[in-house]
Amino acid sequence: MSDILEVNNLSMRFDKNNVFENLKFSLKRGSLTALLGPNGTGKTTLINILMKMLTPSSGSFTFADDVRLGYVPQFRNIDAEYPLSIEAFVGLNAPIIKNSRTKEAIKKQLEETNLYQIKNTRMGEASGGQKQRAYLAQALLDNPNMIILDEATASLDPMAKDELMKLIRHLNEKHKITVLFVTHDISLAHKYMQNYLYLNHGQIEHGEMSQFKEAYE
Ligand SMILES: Nc1ncnc2c1ncn2[C@@H]1O[C@H](COP(=O)(O)OP(=O)(O)OP(=O)(O)O)[C@@H](O)[C@H]1O
Repeated sequence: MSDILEVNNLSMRFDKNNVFENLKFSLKRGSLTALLGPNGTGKTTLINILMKMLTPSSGSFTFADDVRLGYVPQFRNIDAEYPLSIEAFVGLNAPIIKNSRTKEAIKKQLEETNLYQIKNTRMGEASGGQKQRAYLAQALLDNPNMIILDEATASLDPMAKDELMKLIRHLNEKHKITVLFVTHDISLAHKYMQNYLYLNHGQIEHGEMSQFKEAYE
């Protein structure tokens, strides 16, 4: 299939709370899509379903057979005393005994995310932007061809936001990684995303970011 993801009549209910109903959309390979919508409309719920952390009440979704999915959460408040270096944090999900191939892959992602020079800095003392890029590098280690980022820029200052978004655009342009980016930041989405999904009142709309209606903003 030419789409990397197809969602069909997806519905989610928690007890009597109907979060969304009959969502239908698809994402093209190599696309950059912002998932927008007011608080509590179900963006994280939708992502959790796509990541198979939640089971939908009904409906289905299909990823292309060759999809390799990476997930980048919003960085957490890592304790200032947290002992792991950025390099060790990026390699956390790799085998403990790292062969030369794994070490080389970690180095490549540290370079890709502009963290190589500071790889020995402890995560606890890294800036918000550096921590967020370390989460991204961790996800990139599995060589994904699609990444989902949930509020990855939410607590960053404007410069760190732009740096992360430029990096995401670079990953999309150079490695053709499909991007689904959950955000409340509409101006950032206008600047860096091509398409939008707008989740509101249990329904979803899909379109080009340049056409995103001002009425929503
Ligand atoms: N595990 C759960 N059990 C019951 N209700 C839940 C659960 N998770 C989410 N909800 C409810 O589902 C709705 C959607 O929540 P969700 O966190 O997906 O929204 P969101 O669009 O990501 O919000 P925000 O923009 O604030 O992050 C909310 O009404 C929330 O209270």
